[in-house]
Amino acid sequence: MSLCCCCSTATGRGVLLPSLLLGRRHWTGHHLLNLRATTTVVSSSSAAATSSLSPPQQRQITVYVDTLLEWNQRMNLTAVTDEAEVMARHVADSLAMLPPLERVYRGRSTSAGGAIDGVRLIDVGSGAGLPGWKFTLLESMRKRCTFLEHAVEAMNLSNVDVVCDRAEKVGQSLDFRESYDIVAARAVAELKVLAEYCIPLVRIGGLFIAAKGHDPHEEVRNAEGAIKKLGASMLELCNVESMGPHGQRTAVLYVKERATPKKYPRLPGTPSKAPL
Ligand SMILES: C[S@@+](CC[C@H](N)C(=O)[O-])C[C@H]1O[C@@H](n2cnc3c(N)ncnc32)[C@H](O)[C@@H]1O
Repeated sequence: MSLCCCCSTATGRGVLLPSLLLGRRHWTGHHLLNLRATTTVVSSSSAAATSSLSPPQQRQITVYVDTLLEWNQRMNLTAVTDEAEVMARHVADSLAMLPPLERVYRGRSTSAGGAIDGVRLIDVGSGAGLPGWKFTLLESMRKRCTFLEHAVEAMNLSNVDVVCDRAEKVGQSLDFRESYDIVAARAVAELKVLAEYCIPLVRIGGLFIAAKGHDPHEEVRNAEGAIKKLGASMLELCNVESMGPHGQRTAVLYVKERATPKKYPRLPGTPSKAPL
């Protein structure tokens, strides 16, 4: 296990915004590395987190946050009800995970000199769409899927699918199993449970990234057995500086080395009741 301390999302550095907010068909080096904002359309308290984004991307964030807050009055999507707090707690936290993911994915990708165009990513337990990285949003609650579908349409995104189902079921479907380059999840379950939701979906050689808090070391240790059984191994624990109120967060990155045994994921509910 190595610890990386070079993944700060300092203002002015290029970042990849979650695809739900971006509406891009593919990630490209240009858009990953050369995004620079010239105007500020988000509230000043959140400006730092999004200052490296283009004006259209910032507008998409605004649409997303407006839609989230409006729908949140009718359904329980997030406990956060203030625009500046949504930006700080959710958007900034999600953005913070992107530099290490980009760096590690590029470093491991051998095709096209590390190009990540057309990469397939699934976000497990999308909730209200955070972090919403490319391109399949998997969420088990119908009402949250209805919100996600609406937000995707409101933001005019053509590259995001919403799948309303449980990860345990999707992980056993041939349409999804071992077919994603990257599987991402934030605030869904403890790591050893999350691993059973996510690793079956990763193609061999692909990545699993879990967005965790400032000190996930014990959780990471407790998940070691599960990770091995599922066919993956740890790549990095990467500290990231979020501009949200919690400050430093951790991106936990794994690579899938072998096919996941067919018995995983187990039936819906079993991973959380009897973690590996
Ligand atoms: C606390 S929310 C986090 C949402 C979002 N990722 C975020 O960071 O704000 C966790 C979401 O995961 C979903 N979820 C939990 N277990 C799941 C499973 N087994 N399959 C699919 N979605 C699941 C829940 O319905 C919930 O919307």
